[in-house]
Amino acid sequence: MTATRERAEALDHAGARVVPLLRVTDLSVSYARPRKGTNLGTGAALTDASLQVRPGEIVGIIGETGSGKTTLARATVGLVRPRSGRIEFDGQDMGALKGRALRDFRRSGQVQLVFQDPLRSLDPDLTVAELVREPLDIAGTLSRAERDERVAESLRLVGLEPESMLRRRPRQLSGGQRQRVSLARAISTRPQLLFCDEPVSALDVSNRNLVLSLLDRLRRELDLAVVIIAHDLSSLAGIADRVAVFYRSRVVEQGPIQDVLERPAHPYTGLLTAFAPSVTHVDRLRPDQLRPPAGARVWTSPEACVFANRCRFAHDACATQPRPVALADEREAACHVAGEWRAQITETQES
Ligand SMILES: Nc1ncnc2c1ncn2[C@@H]1O[C@H](COP(=O)(O)OP(=O)(O)OP(=O)(O)O)[C@@H](O)[C@H]1O
Repeated sequence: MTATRERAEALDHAGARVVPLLRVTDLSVSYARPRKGTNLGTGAALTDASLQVRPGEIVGIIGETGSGKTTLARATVGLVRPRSGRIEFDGQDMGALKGRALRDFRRSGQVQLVFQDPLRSLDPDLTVAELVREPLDIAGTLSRAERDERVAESLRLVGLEPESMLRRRPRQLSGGQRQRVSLARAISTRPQLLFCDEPVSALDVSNRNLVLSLLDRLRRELDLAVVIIAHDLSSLAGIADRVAVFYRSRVVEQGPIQDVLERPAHPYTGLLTAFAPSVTHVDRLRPDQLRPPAGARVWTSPEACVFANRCRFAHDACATQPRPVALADEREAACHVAGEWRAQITETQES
């Protein structure tokens, strides 16, 4: 039985798909030479990260700069080799793909990346027609006429009129149009999974909302799973089904987005929601309730929890990095006080 068939047959009684399209387990990635200015001296870009993405689902990845978000996307498409851990895509162990098999997988365009800055990622010398057709030329599975048809169809799917777009070059497009061309290019191979790295950070507010609702429409129309990498929670709040929170190379919390926003289990997520009050209306937190007081203990051991120095609730147990633990269905957090710190805030308020 093919992996796709297995996936299709693994439906529960309610019709929900239970087998993930992407399953990342305990993934660690180190770059040979840390980048200049990096805050991670060891070069560890990702440490024991686990994450799943189901078909047709939108998963948000949030975290500050350098926390490993892009590295996860690059490892999934085979652009960087993990140090340890496992990546399975559509039932296939990606680590087992070597040489030609890996090249063929990448050429097939089943997983596509959309980069943050379309002006830099789109070749300025190519026309829109050439840009959108390029992944199809690389995949090499369609005839010339079918490719032309697919290019036009992909442009229409992202809300661009092919007739007026095909001959333009990136500099002749607005920022929003360039982002749509990047998306049309990425979906031209009809991928099963799309990684969008900061897809809206370079856009103004109205274009942001348009591109986000476009991603939502594409996932429904193409049954596409989408991973949206973002710096700010607000761009994920109305669109993602689930969210994974990264902090210094680790996944510190994940779960259904509404749940995570309303009841963050990790103090770092709490801090993120405190800085984005518009995304949660339940039990709103303030940054000062979460920050360590002046003179708080300084954690210097590399074994300590990565968040300890910014955490008001750090205590002796935090001398070791916690493993993620399941809190509820689909909900987990890597924090020694995951279930307790909120009560500490309430007690302080009441006393
Ligand atoms: N090619 C590379 N060579 C060396 N170090 C790298 C390389 N790419 C990323 N890093 C380092 O790996 C860590 C994780 O980087 P990554 O780009 O995955 O973070 P990110 O969360 O996507 O950041 P941003 O939000 O700024 O894009 C950082 O410390 C970064 O400096």
